[in-house]
Amino acid sequence: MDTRKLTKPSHGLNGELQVPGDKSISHRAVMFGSVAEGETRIHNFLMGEDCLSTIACFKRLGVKIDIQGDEVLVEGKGWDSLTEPSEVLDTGNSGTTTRLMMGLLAGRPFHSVMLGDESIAKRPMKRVTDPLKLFGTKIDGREEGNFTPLSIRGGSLKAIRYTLPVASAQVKSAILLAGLQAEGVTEVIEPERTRDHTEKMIIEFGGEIDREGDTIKLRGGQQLKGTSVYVPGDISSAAFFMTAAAIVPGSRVMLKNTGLNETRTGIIEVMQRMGAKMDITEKTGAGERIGDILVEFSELQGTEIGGELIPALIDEIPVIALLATQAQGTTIIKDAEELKVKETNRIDAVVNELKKLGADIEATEDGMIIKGKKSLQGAEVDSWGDHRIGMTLAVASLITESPVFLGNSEAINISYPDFFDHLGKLTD
Ligand SMILES: O=C(O)C1=C[C@@H](OP(=O)(O)O)[C@@H](O)[C@H](O)C1
Ligand SMILES: C=C(OP(=O)(O)O)C(=O)O
Repeated sequence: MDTRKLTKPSHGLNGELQVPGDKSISHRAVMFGSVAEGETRIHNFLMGEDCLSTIACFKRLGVKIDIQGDEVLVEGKGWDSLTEPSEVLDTGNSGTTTRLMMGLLAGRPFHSVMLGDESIAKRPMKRVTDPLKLFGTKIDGREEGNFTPLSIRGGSLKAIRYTLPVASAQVKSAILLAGLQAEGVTEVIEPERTRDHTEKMIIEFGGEIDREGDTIKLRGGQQLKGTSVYVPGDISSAAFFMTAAAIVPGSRVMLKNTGLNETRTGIIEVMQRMGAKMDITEKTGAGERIGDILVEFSELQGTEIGGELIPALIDEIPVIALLATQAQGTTIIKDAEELKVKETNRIDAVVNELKKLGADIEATEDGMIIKGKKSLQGAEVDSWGDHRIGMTLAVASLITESPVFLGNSEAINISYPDFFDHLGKLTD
């Protein structure tokens, strides 16, 4: 357990930075590469602990995967690349690894057991086990399939038509990964749009998938082909430096080659609405949208965030709460009850820790209410073992008069092992 002393820099943040590869895309590239035919080379892969858990699980399933610098080489041999593991699959702290792998293993004709850390053990899995049972797979876990350890005996699947009861890309992706192996056409109805990296990657790997309105259709029995994947910078990681630049006087930061997939850019919309000085330059290329984001220190106004925007910024809400402490007026975040089932209860974690720094912030049933602008002061705070809470508090320390002591700061390695080095480059 590491406690870090964090002090305010003497001037604003300045310079250019390329944040590490997108976590959602890195996970998916390993998964699709593992079940495709032929070699997949992944460029700018995120070497964070969550994505390394995904690699370790697929190695345990018999796939040859090599890490070469910031590239990963996956030697897929089609769906049969995966073989019955003799050991438990350890999904660490990663919800994405656990839930997407459940969908993949649902169609494989063998038995496997999945177990993660203490945080994963508290996260709901019934949202995935329920639809997978409808496909005809045998899947179970603690409390009627709701919690790890999970046991799966995959089988011959029959396509399903399913309306997502929660706006979750992980649930949608698990269903699509099972659907690829099922007999017939699987349909997923998505009432609220969630990140679509799985759909995009199915196409990149030579598969077919259609979308009509809110319905996604996918034919089973498709064979995918290995390919080369370039992973854009993670906008969810960039969000910490976007916020830092907007709240630390004198800052001007350019975040190069960041993913701009429109199912992920809710933070840009919110920051622009709050009055942040920003400039986005999109680049052309294949696959995912990508570009440079320039952010400067700005006077900010409070805003209301809810409804269909929530899935497009769900992981950025902790740092948006910090941003709101530096905006004039009231910011209301609602419709975000999903925050309660992330690595921690992120409503409780953000409200408790930012209060210690002097923020005017209150929890509500489905979000929080923040009143600004408030000057923050140093205190002893804790990440709660949650990477996004840890980075939010580290960004807060850039504007506190006295030092912040951040407990459990190592949680940041889950998604951004170079976070403090990168912060140092912009503040030196
Ligand atoms: O599909 C993904 O890669 C993710 C989806 C989101 O979770 P939910 O699907 O639970 O909303 C997000 O919070 C998570 O960090 C990554
Ligand atoms: C919720 C997150 O990830 P996961 O669900 O994969 O643990 C996150 O990275 O904020």
